Amino acid sequence: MLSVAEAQARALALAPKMPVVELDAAAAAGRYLASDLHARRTQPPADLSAMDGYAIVGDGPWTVIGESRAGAPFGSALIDGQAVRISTGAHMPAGADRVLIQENAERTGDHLRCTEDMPGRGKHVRTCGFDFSEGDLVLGAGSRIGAAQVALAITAGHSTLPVHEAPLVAVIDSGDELSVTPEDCAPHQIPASNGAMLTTLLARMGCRVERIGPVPDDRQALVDAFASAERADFVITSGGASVGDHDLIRPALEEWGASLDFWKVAMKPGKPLLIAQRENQLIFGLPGNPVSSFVTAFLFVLPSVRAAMGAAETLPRLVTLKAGCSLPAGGSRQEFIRGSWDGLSVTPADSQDSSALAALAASNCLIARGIDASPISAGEAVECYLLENG
Ligand SMILES: Nc1nc2c(c(=O)[nH]1)N[C@H]1C(S)=C(S)[C@@H](COP(=O)(O)OP(=O)(O)OC[C@H]3O[C@@H](n4cnc5c(N)ncnc54)[C@H](O)[C@@H]3O)O[C@H]1N2
Ligand code: MOO
Repeated sequence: MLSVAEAQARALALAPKMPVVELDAAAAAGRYLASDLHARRTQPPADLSAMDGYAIVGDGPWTVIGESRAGAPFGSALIDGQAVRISTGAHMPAGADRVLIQENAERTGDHLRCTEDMPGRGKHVRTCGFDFSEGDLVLGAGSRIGAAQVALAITAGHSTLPVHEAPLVAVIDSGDELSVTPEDCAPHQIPASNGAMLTTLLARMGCRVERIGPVPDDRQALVDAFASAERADFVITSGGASVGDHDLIRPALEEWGASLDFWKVAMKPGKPLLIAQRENQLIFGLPGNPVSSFVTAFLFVLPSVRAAMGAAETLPRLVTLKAGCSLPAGGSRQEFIRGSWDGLSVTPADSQDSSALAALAASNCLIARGIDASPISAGEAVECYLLENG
């Protein structure tokens, strides 16, 4: 059985590489930069006022000889004893090196004096290029593009950004017991929830998702389902990954022409996870239990999708939190305990069954417990993954 780290390394190494496209900066939000981004301009492009008031030269009093507004700079240089009215973001006129804010000024006609302590040299002035200068590296390849990065790229002179295309992901529900209509679910059935759950996780990352199934527990039906996913970059199944007589994912994958990379990981939940490949397609066979599907998607599928999209940081980040209660020793598989973090400490959910959806939905983190980890007492540190869960 592979360790979680070994299986993650395989999931990242086998991720298909998506082609690069150029998107409008705002449309690139949620993607990852395909190459380093350098500034095409300097910001600020000149010394600017940071406040509304007066650009001044000398110790005062001053004569106000004009105005510098954002978008309409004052044209000439000031000499000692002169001031111009200035607004936030306006160019500092030549000769002026500080701003007297209007709250500290008294103006009578063109006559201006300071009513408080004099501003020091450079006060309330944003110097040319303090944010970045033309040619500076502003965002590295693999950076995630969010709202702040969109604004930075545009300010650096880029209306479009090179990003990797979002993968097409085929999500296949499989199992004879699955019903597509939750309102009309016979006693021998359960609603097919995994496909919708996985689609939610993938769509949040910008993937295009194609839903297939539910496919019955029939080898040929599964092979046909795989064949219909021929165009997908990733194929994700849930269910039928284990050892039962009706767990047909592995044989169906082989018949379709995919080759198994690994099956089974030393983790709980999620042990029967498998990965296979067919040409450039990467296939994840997730265990059917809903919590196992969620945890393996979080730890393997989403990182692999990030790798395909060119992310510099692919694996979820571990954070150290304080345990709200004692935790027993770890077992022979790495364990991912569903828990709640209230801002002070983290507490495991009551049910750790791998089908317990109510406990999963009430959780906002996974407590990661290593193989044979020592028991810990309340108040001690535990490593956790924070979940964007709801
Ligand atoms: N003898 C053994 N039995 C099992 C083992 C084992 O090692 N030896 N492993 C167990 C573990 S761990 C897991 S996890 C499950 C995984 O089994 P499968 O991946 O084969 O999943 P299924 O048997 O098809 O289904 C399990 C469970 O999940 C429900 N399910 C399946 N698909 C969906 C879906 N799309 N939406 C909602 N729920 C779904 C299904 O109805 C079952 O209740 O195997 C253990 N058994
Ligand atoms: O490992 Mo299974 O995923 O416990 O339910």
